[in-house]
Order: sequence, then C-alpha cells, then structure tokens
Amino acid sequence: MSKTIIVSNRLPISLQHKNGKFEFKPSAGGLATGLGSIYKEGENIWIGWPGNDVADESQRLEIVDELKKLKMAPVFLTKQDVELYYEGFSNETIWPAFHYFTQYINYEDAYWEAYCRVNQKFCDAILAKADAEDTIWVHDYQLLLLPMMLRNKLPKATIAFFQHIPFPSYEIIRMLPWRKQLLEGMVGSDLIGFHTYDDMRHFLSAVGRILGLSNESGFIQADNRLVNVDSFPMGIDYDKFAKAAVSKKTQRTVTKFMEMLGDQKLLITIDRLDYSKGIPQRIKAFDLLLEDHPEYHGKVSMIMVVVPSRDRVKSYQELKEEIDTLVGSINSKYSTLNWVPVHYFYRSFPFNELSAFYTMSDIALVTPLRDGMNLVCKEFVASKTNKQGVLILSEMAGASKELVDAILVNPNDQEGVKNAIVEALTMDPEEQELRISSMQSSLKKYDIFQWVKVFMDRLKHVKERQTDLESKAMDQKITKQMIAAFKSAQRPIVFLDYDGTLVGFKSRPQDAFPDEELLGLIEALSQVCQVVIISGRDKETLGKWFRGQEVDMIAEHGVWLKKKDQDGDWALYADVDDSWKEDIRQVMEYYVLRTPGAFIEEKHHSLVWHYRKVESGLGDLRMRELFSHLKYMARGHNLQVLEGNMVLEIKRPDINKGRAALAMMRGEEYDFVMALGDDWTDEDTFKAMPKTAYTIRVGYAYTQANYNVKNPTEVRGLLKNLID
Ligand SMILES: O=P(O)(O)OC[C@H]1O[C@H](O[C@H]2O[C@H](CO)[C@@H](O)[C@H](O)[C@H]2O)[C@H](O)[C@@H](O)[C@@H]1O
Ligand SMILES: O=c1ccn([C@@H]2O[C@H](COP(=O)(O)OP(=O)(O)O)[C@@H](O)[C@H]2O)c(=O)[nH]1
Ligand SMILES: [Mg+2]
Repeated sequence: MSKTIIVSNRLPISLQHKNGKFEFKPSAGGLATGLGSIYKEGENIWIGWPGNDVADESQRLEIVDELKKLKMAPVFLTKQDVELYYEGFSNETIWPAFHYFTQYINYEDAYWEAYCRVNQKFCDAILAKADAEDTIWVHDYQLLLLPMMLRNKLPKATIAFFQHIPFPSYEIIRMLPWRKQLLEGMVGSDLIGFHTYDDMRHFLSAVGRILGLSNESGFIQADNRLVNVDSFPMGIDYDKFAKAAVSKKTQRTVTKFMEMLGDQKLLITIDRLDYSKGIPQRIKAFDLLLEDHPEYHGKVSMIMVVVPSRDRVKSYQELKEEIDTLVGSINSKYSTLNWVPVHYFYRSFPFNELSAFYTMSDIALVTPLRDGMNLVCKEFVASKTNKQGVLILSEMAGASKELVDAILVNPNDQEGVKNAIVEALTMDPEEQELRISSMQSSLKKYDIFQWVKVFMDRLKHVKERQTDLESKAMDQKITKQMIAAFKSAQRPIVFLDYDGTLVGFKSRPQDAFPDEELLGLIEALSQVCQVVIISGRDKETLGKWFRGQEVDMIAEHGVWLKKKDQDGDWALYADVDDSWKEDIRQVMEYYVLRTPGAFIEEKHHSLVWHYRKVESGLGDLRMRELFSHLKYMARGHNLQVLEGNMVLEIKRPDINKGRAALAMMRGEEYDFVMALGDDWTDEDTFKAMPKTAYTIRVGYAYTQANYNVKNPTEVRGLLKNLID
C-alpha cells in the first residue's frame, strides 16, 4: 500500500520549552484540520520543521518520539539554516518578490545556497520515509526546489505542490537570478496548485517564457511528463467558526468584552505582522475617517490584533516600529477618558477570544496590499450567524475573487477605504443580510475539507491521464519485436516526418537543415528499406536537403510526390486551384505588419503564418485573432485553417499526408510499415496506415499512433536499431 506524505516548512504544532522539557501542542489551524483527514490515516505522515532550533541530540530524539505519536516527523534546522534559509531566502527574497515588494528583496548568494541545502535536507528526510510510489504533497514557497529533487529520486511517485502565497507576474519573477531553478523545481510536480486563476496564469506565463514550456489548458509537457497547473481557492473549517460563534463560551466572552467597551460600533482587523498586510495604510484610513467625520468620535473603535511574526527580519522590525508610532499618534490625537480609537494588541489570542472578536464586531477591515488568500475575512463571515456585519476587503487578497459581496477596496486608496467604512457603518440590515448570506453559502460549500478533496481528486485525474499517455511509451519489448519484424521483412517501408521528428525546432526554419549524422542515418536506412520523407516543407527545400539520397519524398503535406527513381521530377499529386491565395495573403500580410517577428511562408498550395520569433504572448494573441479571421474567409474558399507548432497554415482540406502516403503505397505489397511524426499533420498519416503498421508519435500527446517516443534523439536511436 502506498502512503501519503504531507510536507511543509513548519509542522502543524507549537513546540514550547518548559523546565527543560518540550511541550507539544498540535495546531488547530485550518490547513492542519483539513489535512488531518490525510496525515492521520494509516501509514501517512506530515514532515516539517518543528519550529525551534534544537541542537542537543538527546532532545532531538525525544522530539522524534513525541512527534511520532502525532503522526509527524521533524526536519531539524540549525540556527544558521533558520537565518539563511527561513528568514533569509524564504522571507527576505521570495516573500517580498512574490508579494510585489521589490524594494525589500535581498539578493544574497548565501541565502540561495542555504535554500538549496535546506530543500535538500527536506528531500533527504522524505526519502528516509518514502517508498517509490507514494504520494507526496509539498506546501509553499519555502520548498520550491523540493518537487524536482524528489522527482529525480522517485520518478514514479505522485508529487503535488500547493503555493499559499501569490505567484507574481513574469516581470517580477524574472528579476530573481535563480528564477530558472525555482521554476524547474516546481515543475517536478504532477499537480501545481495556486489560490487564484491570476496566480496560475502568471506561473504559466513564467514557465512559458523562462523554461520555454507551453501549456494547453493548464497542462504543461515537461520532459515528457504531463504537469497540470490549476487554481484551488482554499477554504476554512466553516462549521468550526459558525458553531463557536453561538457557543456559550464565546457568548460569555462577548458579554465580558462588550461590558468593557460600552455601546460602540466595532471594526476588527487581525493579521500577522507583515508589510504585505497594509496595516499602516489601514490606520491612516481610519485616521482620515475620524478627521473627516467627528460625529463618529466616541462611537467607533478599531480592535487591531497584530500577531508577532518573523520579528528577526529587519523589514518586519521596522514595520512594528511604524505601527507603534501610528497607533500612538492616532490614539493621542483623539482619545478621551472613556474612548480609545484603536485597541492595539501585539500578540496572538486563543481561539475562543478570536471567535468573540469576530462575533461582536460590526465590520471587518481586511485590507492587505497583497495576500495569497487571507483566511481572516472568511472566518469573520462564517462567524456572523445572525447575518449582520460588513466585510471590507482588499482587491489584492486572493479571497476577493470569491467574496465579491464584500465592499471591495483598493488598499492604496485611503479616501476609498474611508468611504467604504462610512458605507459599512451606514449599511441597512437587509443589505447586510443579503451580502453575508451569499458569502456564507459559498464558504460553506467550498470549505477546507472540500478543498482537500478537490485537490486530491484532481491529482488522481492527472495521474490517470499520465498513465494513459505512458501506456503508449515505446518500451524495450516493443522495440525488440519491431526490429525483429523489420529484419525478417521482404518489403519494408518507413515514413518519416521531418521537423520535430528527425530534427528539433530552430527559431528560423531554414536553420533546421539535416546534420551529418542524420544524412548518414537516412542513407544507411535507404539501403535496407524504402524510406519516405513526408513533410510539410516545400519541395525545393526537401529536394535540396536530400539530394542524392535514395528516398521518396512527399512535400507540402501531400501536394507533391517524388519517387526516388524519378530524377528531379516532382509530381503534383493533387490538382489544386490556388486562386484563393491572393486574398488570404493580403490578410496575413496585415498581421505581419502589426506583429514584429512574424513572417509568411509561401508554399505552392498553402500559406503559412509563422510566429516563433514574435514576443511571447503577443504571438499567441495575434494568432488567435488571425485564426478567427482566416476561418471566416476559409469558408468561402473551401479551405482549412490549421494550428501547428508556432504556425498557422491554410490549405485545401482534401490534401493531407495520409492521402499522399496511401498514394505512395498504392499497388505495392508491404510486409512492414512504420510511420513517425510529431504533430497534427502526422495524425492523418497514422490514420491512413494499415492496422499492422508501427505508428509512432514523437512527444507525449493524445494520438492515433500506437506508440510514443520522447524526442528526435530517441527517433534516431530507434532508426539506428533498424540498420544495425
Ligand atoms: O511560518 P511563518 O513564517 O510564521 O508564516 C506563517 C504562514 O504564513 C503564510 O500564509 C499564507 O497561507 C494562507 C493559507 O493558505 C493564506 O491565506 C495567506 O494569504 C498566505 O500568506 C505562509 O504561506 C505560510 O507558509 C506560513 O507558514
Ligand atoms: O491570534 C490569532 C490571530 C490569528 N490567527 C489565525 O491566523 C490565520 C491567518 O491566516 P491568513 O490567511 O489570514 O494570513 P497569513 O498569516 O497566513 O498570511 C487565521 O486562520 C487566523 O484565525 C490565530 O490563530 N491567532
Ligand atoms: Mg513534424
């Protein structure tokens, strides 16, 4: 039985050192609860850092034993690891970059080295526990390199990754000198999840531009592994908050707190100390409210909980000082003997007091400058069992994509935030109920348990798709069988597509000419069987490249045929009317003029619009536009528009490689047929082949072919086997 391993930087516990002994408190956080249904089962386990630096060997053993009882295993970090990997690369490099605080990014090689080393430490700890076919679910930005490290050691494992913080635009990610390694690390996964669609599309764009891997509906083909990228907005343990809100314990706390505060409208804000949370901006907006609306003095207070976090990082220390000063300033400006505008707490609170804060507050002010998701706003909404309360939420929080019934604000627009507070303070009860109910029904449905289920189901689906594709991989047994069939055949024929099959792609099509090795290979092969080069290339190019070779050729996807013995003469297989070309060329030229790097390739009976050299993204955009333009025109001319590898081709539909291949075989009896190709144009060849043929698609994709090989190098290996 395979098991599931959860991995995160921090284990879901708090470890306290008391009187020479350690005390373990399992965390009751949402993620820990949601994943409880996984790591507490059977042999499953959660691996991570227990959160303290423990140097003493006997204490480490004690921790290992205690954690084992909780279904956890520790990765011990040294003081230096914590400084350079956790505070350093994770929180001074990745965190600011991914939250768009480029001014805080620390580009330290020593941080990077520690990050690599500690990711390796995690990898080793996992390898000590993992079996070849286990499922490993890695969490968050501290461990971006881990999926690929694991993949290299456990190629068959199911590896998933979820990132809890935003994934920034390509423009930010490209600033990091280690951008390539970070992305490659993530791509070791089978499934990569983000909170929002925006994070997902930023990631896909970075992978396209930096690693050169394109995607189709979120599926990337990386080194012949299919990797799925998708968004999974994380939920909360809804019932826990809803139940707590009406519990006696919370109600008692509410009464106690309200007695102290008196009759007031309350605004609640709860965050970890973090510059991404926009705490100073929020205090300033509240200050503006009190300045512009003296009628609220004595009637509205803000309860501001700031939970200490990463307090050894300089930018966090500076932020703490800034907040202290701002709170001091607002309170000293407006306080009266019986009213304080901001009740400021720099500490964390037990669950039941948090629940009381949520329950008794009229408004939650959640205004991060950038946040992966933000759970506080969801917890506030879930706690509003009486359906009264208003959420003011930043557009920059992942949660804003779901909670559209909140009052959405731009946290940088202080006037806007101030107006939102006024709107919230004056919102009528019916409106509050409508908004809260709508948000509650969505949060109830997509709670943390649903999140875990949807993620795990998707992971299973990706694995099934991979298995489907891999079932066609050309293994040794099939290769042997094929070679034997070839060797014993009297009359073998082999169809070889050119680009993407015999040679890799180049930015300029004319640079993909055949190298010496290939020419030698084709020559040797043509001595032992009939070789047909079947390509979309024009006949002049093919003729030049294979001059003097004993091969048959099919050019322009089947427009032209040339038998090896017909010296110099190409036969027009299809009698084609190409009077359509003038109109279409004009349209294509218009798109070339608008798109630097694009060009038209003219073949005898087709026109091709190339965009391989166009700025990434723009090429795709223009291609889509041209595609619909051409499709519209194609109808009038009875033409077919086809999307290829960075090209758009328009031609007559009845001309294809399959028909031409059949024409080539007509009247002959072959006892061995093989066809190799790499794209949609070759699918016509595969379809036309006799049932007994060996049809092989290069690259993993859905195909009519019987088998798959990885790349042109493998193709050449296969052909060498035939001539050996
Ligand atoms: O481990 P710390 O350095 O003390 O930081 C605490 C955690 O903060 C981050 O939380 C994120 O995850 C939330 C849930 O998905 C999401 O709502 C929020 O927007 C994120 O900021 C971080 O991702 C964790 O790894 C840290 O442990
Ligand atoms: O005293 C506190 C204050 C907050 N929280 C919890 O901390 C989490 C904060 O998560 P969020 O996604 O809002 O922000 P993050 O800190 O992960 O960036 C929420 O679940 C809060 O309930 C807590 O446990 N104790
Ligand atoms: Mg090809």
